[in-house]
Amino acid sequence: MLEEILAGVREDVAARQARVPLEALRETAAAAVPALDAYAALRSPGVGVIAEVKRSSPSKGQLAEIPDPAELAKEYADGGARCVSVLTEGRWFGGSLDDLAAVRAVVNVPVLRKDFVVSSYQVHEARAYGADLVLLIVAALEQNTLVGLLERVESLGMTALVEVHTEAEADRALAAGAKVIGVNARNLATLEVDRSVFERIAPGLPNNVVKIAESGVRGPHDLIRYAAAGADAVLVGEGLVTQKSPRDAVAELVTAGSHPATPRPVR
Ligand SMILES: O=C(O)c1ccccc1NCC(=O)[C@H](O)[C@H](O)COP(=O)(O)O
Repeated sequence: MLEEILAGVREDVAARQARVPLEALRETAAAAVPALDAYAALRSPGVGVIAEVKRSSPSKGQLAEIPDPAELAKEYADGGARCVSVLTEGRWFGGSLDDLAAVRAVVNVPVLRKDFVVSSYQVHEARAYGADLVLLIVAALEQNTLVGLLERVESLGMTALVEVHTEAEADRALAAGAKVIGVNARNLATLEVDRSVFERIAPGLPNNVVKIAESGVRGPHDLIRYAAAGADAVLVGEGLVTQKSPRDAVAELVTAGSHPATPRPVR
């Protein structure tokens, strides 16, 4: 599945780059409002919620129409989301860079560009469209490319969220210098979700690394389970966009994340 997504992404990036050359994009990125400190936001007390704007997915098809991503992002922020994640991949997830810009314009919390980043062009795009955080998926990148992209993200003042699914990928993320690591419960090859993957990998990560539990959060019980394994934050898509009130759904998770009985991350 991942290979199929990446093939489409490469085609789409090449088409965008043919329309807007890197030099022009660099200038737009340099003129953007500076990125917010997502690392600091993600390390604030309690287990945070990264709320995702997710229209559809390869595993579930269409999840929600989301005609106005800015309106949804405002609901997320009102509900107490620590960050907003915007899926910008178009073919499988129905997202776009316009969604990212629309969300950036209305929220004051850090915004994540969630995509399949394979080239530094996409990192400049992320900054030009207002992202503070950029997802880098270890399984999609050779080590040299991962290191180069991580450096590029940081050189533009943003934070890299480096995604892993195995211990070996976690070792590669650490070797690359990742300060924020997301453990995705979803295997991007098979699409199977296994929450125990976070419980296996997260305890082996150093205390100064921010640990994000990605995928499979359907309610407070899942957040509490991830918290017990050391999560600083959870990244939630389907469990929010399919709710009648995404604001209330975020607020319920935020309440669970700040409850005194919920385990705290070790720092
Ligand atoms: O969601 C998918 O089906 C998917 C398939 C292939 C690659 C990535 C995919 N999802 C991206 C994500 O990691 C999730 O959107 C994110 O972690 C939120 O997951 P969930 O709360 O389970 O919607």
